[in-house]
Amino acid sequence: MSRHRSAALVGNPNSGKSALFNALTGARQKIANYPGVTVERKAGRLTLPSGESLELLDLPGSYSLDSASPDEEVTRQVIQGSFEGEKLPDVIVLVLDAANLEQHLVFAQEVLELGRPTVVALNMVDLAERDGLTLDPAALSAALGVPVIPTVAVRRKGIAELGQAIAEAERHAVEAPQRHWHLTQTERRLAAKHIARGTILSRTTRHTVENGFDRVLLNPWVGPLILFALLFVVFQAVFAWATPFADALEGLVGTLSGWAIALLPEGVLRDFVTEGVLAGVGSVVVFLPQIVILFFFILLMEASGYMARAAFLMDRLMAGVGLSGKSFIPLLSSFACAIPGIMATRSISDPKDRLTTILIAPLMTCSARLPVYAVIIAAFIPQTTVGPGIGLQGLVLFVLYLAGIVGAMVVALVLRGTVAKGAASGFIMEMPRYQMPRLRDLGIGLWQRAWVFLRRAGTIIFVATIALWVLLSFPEAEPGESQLDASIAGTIADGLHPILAPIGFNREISLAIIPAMAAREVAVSALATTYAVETEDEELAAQGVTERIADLWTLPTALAFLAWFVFAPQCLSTLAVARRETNGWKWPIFMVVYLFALAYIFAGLTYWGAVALGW
Ligand SMILES: Nc1nc2c(ncn2[C@@H]2O[C@H](COP(=O)(O)OP(=O)(O)OP(=O)(O)O)[C@@H](O)[C@H]2O)c(=O)[nH]1
Ligand SMILES: [Mg+2]
Repeated sequence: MSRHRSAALVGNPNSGKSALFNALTGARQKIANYPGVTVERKAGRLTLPSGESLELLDLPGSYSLDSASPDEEVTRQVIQGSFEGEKLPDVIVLVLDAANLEQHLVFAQEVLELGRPTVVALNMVDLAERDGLTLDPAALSAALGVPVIPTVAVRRKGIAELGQAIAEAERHAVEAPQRHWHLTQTERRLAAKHIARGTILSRTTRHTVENGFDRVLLNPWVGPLILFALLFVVFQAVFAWATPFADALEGLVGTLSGWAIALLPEGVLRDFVTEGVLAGVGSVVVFLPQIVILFFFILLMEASGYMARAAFLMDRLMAGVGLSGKSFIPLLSSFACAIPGIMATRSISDPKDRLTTILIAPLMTCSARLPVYAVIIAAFIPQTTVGPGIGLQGLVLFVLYLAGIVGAMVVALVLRGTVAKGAASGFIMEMPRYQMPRLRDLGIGLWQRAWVFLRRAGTIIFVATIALWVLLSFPEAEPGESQLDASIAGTIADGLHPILAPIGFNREISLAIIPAMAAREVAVSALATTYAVETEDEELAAQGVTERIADLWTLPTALAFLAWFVFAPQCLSTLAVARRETNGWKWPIFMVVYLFALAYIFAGLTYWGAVALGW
């Protein structure tokens, strides 16, 4: 081992270290774990032009030597020579993204301050060129005081030159000793700007135009307004565009139900198909268009490069409640589902930042809540407009999403002052280029989302609904007795109802929120199945769940139900993931308790407020 000299690839995340590593070492790699941490140690063998072979390490990407995420910590210790069992690399290969030079130069200076023999790989020059940037590697080399080799890792361009430079790095370091800076982070940023300016020889109009866009979209005043307006339009569209498709799907479920009644003999099988499968699961599937439209916009914002700008704008707001912008992406993913959101918190270095983010992730309105909100909105909120082009239904949906966000921010503020005390940490982020979203990618993304939703409907929602149908259908009622009263489920609901009656919940809601722990959408299918089982009248049974709710619930009850779903931790899988990510039951239990408490309090306040207003 000690016969070999060694070199390490260091740089910001996504600078192309691993791509260079692959290009330099080919298949000769060994992947293991660093002891005590779950960080991979990737080492490979690089053969130099002289025939000597050298061990090359691919270190985790890092923004700074100060930060403390486990993988950044490994990088810091290895290049400072303090990692036990890893010898100090003889040469550092500093990888910079030529298309994001200024950002990458901040960390680069910190690495150069170590004074180790260093070679810079100016990677992704192809992307810089595409962006309209012409770079001058010699000027960069002069500014940094180390050799700079332009590379395109994915096309193996500059790989041989880089190998040569690594071979000569130590000699070079002796012949032309590096300067020693010791700068503060602010000074490094300033210097990065100057060095980048000196390196970029020219830029094209495209680059200038994009900068102009950023100046508007990232403006601290105009930017948030545009973001807010955009989201507003999204929620309007979720209702306005989905209606014809949702109606068609509802019609289809109705037709199938009619066939089932015509074809199947009266009895348990027919009830199972009509009440359980079609009324229950069908009532959730009709929300597919809304889900697809919501994700259409989310994917569009991602693919166009706007989402990263939104994260940048949110950074200030997040700092205000003691979180960093790093929490934004996990929280954003939680709008699809809290599970990937909570898993994405692994990228947050500060453990208390991370814990806070995990605890508030369930407050972001996940897509499973959309059917619940939509069914109540459709039942109680008239399809009127409250201004030019502003539908009331979309507005209410927007407010519900906003309520979740505001709730999350307030909770974060409280947590950061109590159980997860600490100061907000800074955040550096790269802005991707603006891009025309590709239709194909958009189509694939939408298909995946739709498939996830339909698969849920076919599995977990189906099972939970059928289980409830069984509990509702047995034992069978005596003549004159209502099926709900006679059933096992009815007995359970009667037990729970007294606790929930004060906040305006009726017996059907008490019944529906239990199986909805499996998946929130089940609240809708459970209500649909309950109403279908309950009624003997075939005509009433043929009505959708929306009409039944509109007929049978009062407005205060409906609003309380919405408020409940803004907060309630109605999802067992989220709790399981939170347990895994926090290594124990303590925090998931804390999460359940505080969310249920908030749900109960806010549903109650909503109910009593609405009753007091005479709604
Ligand atoms: N066009 C182009 N793409 C590149 C180049 N080098 C790397 N990439 C791509 O950039 C992305 C990120 O590269 P990686 O090698 O994974 O980056 P990394 O520095 O190892 O990232 P972390 O391990 O997350 O720190 C991948 O999709 C690569 O294929 C390049 O020179 N040109
Ligand atoms: Mg990598």
